[in-house]
Amino acid sequence: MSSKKKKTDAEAAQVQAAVEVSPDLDVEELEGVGKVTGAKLKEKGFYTVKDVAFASVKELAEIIGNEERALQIIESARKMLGLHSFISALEVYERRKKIRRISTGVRSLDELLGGGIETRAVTEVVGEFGSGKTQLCHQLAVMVQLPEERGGLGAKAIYIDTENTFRPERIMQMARARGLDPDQALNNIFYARAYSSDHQMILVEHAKSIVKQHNVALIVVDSVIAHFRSEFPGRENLAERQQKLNKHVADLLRLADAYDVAVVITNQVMAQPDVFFGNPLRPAGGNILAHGATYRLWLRKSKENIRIVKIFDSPYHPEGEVSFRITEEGLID
Ligand SMILES: Nc1ncnc2c1ncn2[C@@H]1O[C@H](COP(=O)(O)OP(=O)(O)OP(=O)(O)O)[C@@H](O)[C@H]1O
Repeated sequence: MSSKKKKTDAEAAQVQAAVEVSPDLDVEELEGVGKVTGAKLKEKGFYTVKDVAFASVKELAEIIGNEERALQIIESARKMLGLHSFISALEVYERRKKIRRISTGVRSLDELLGGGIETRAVTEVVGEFGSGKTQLCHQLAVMVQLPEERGGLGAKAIYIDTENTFRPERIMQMARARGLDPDQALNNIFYARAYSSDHQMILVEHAKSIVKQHNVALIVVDSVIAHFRSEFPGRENLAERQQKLNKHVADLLRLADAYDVAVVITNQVMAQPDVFFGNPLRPAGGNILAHGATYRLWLRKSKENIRIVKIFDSPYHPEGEVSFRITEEGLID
């Protein structure tokens, strides 16, 4: 083998190793960052390699007082995470083949989704009051626990509840209907109530350590936007709200991708003067959530207990809609 070939293989191995480095690695692990610089960075909120990799030279230079060194540190963080490297389209395909799916429990919806809710993706569930967003989240927290042959992943769920709408009794009801032990089903869900947008973001950081230690394949944030809307009201706060929300959804997406979990977020709708996809309502959070989320499911009430669900903003799925019913047993065809 020529030395050139050997070098290419070695480089490839290096890139591979870089991609597998955890983005949560302490900032002091970076080349050129000792204890003193590390402490300065942490004081300003740059705790991990990921934080530095996405920082601007300007903000880092203000902390460490040297623009050239700031650039070097950012470059080394990006290199460590493999952010500089291109991958082949074949690898993209191989990565997509590793995506796992959680059945929604509604056959027609699973078919529309190509098998169910995907891991390594953020699925946004949007809909008006009472359209069934929380019911779908509850059902997924049960479905993920089922064995693979029954549409689940034999795994646990994390549930971040921002509006106090989580109902363990409903989980028990749905678990019983799917043949699971209701107490065990509850035991397999890590629950946290988020009291503010900051708390919600901190909980996502905590969620990482749970995901690392336990067999978690689903993270629910219901509703993702409620605190952001109440804390940043009006047009004058819109930019700040969107910026913060954008970071939150980006954190969720990185978590989904890095740990092979499905993230499901719910979003409210608001009235708008013009018509959005034939609907006088549009999702709160607008395009930021649309671009941050990988897929968007829109739920609508039909008559009685019937709900219509439509997929859009998906690069992979054909647009289409199906209906399901909400019953005592949960969501069914
Ligand atoms: N045990 C049950 N049996 C039958 N239907 C139920 C049951 N529990 C809830 N539902 C149905 O689900 C609806 C509530 O749906 P859900 O709470 O998921 O709405 P949502 O979209 O999350 O609304 P919001 O935006 O207000 O949180 C109820 O109106 C009812 O129709």
